[in-house]
Amino acid sequence: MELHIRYAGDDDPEKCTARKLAKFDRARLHHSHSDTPYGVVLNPHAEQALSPADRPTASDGALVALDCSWESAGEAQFSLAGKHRALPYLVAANPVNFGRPMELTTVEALAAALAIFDEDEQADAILSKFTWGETFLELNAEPLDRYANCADSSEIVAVQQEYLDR
Ligand SMILES: C[S@@+](CC[C@H](N)C(=O)[O-])C[C@H]1O[C@@H](n2cnc3c(N)ncnc32)[C@H](O)[C@@H]1O
Repeated sequence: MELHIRYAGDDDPEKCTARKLAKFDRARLHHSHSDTPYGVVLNPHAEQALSPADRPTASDGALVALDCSWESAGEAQFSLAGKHRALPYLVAANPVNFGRPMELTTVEALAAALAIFDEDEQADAILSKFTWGETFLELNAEPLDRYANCADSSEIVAVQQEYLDR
């Protein structure tokens, strides 16, 4: 699946997961909203949760993330063309936000979406570039497997509620 990242460039370049993905040719960076292709946009402010039903097809685009600092990741920043979706409950494995729910790095967010779309090989491949990448899949193995077996967003929200209630 094609991975595209709108790259704002306002975060620490040393820790930026988007730059590393681009360096290894795993994703394409775009320096403006207008250059970023239409797609399924991973947006934590979106009203609808991502589900397997959102899987992009060859004709309706790519998987898109916005790489910016969390300080600047307000709703207005996400004015990208596409279907906006929030990821359901998952926890971060990166050293900055380890164990915290929902605030994932760009590579974690893309890998989670790929796993929900049953693209496990590609999810493994992009995370393999990070020392903590495998830990992300281990920490979230059960929810990712359950989300991948949901039919639509309402089923995802029901499964997510079980984790939120714990
Ligand atoms: C705010 S940036 C931070 C990136 C960080 N600087 C890095 O190096 O990876 C993370 C991006 O991943 C996606 N993302 C993270 N958590 C998400 C969530 N819970 N739902 C949807 N998208 C999410 C969004 O595209 C978000 O803008």
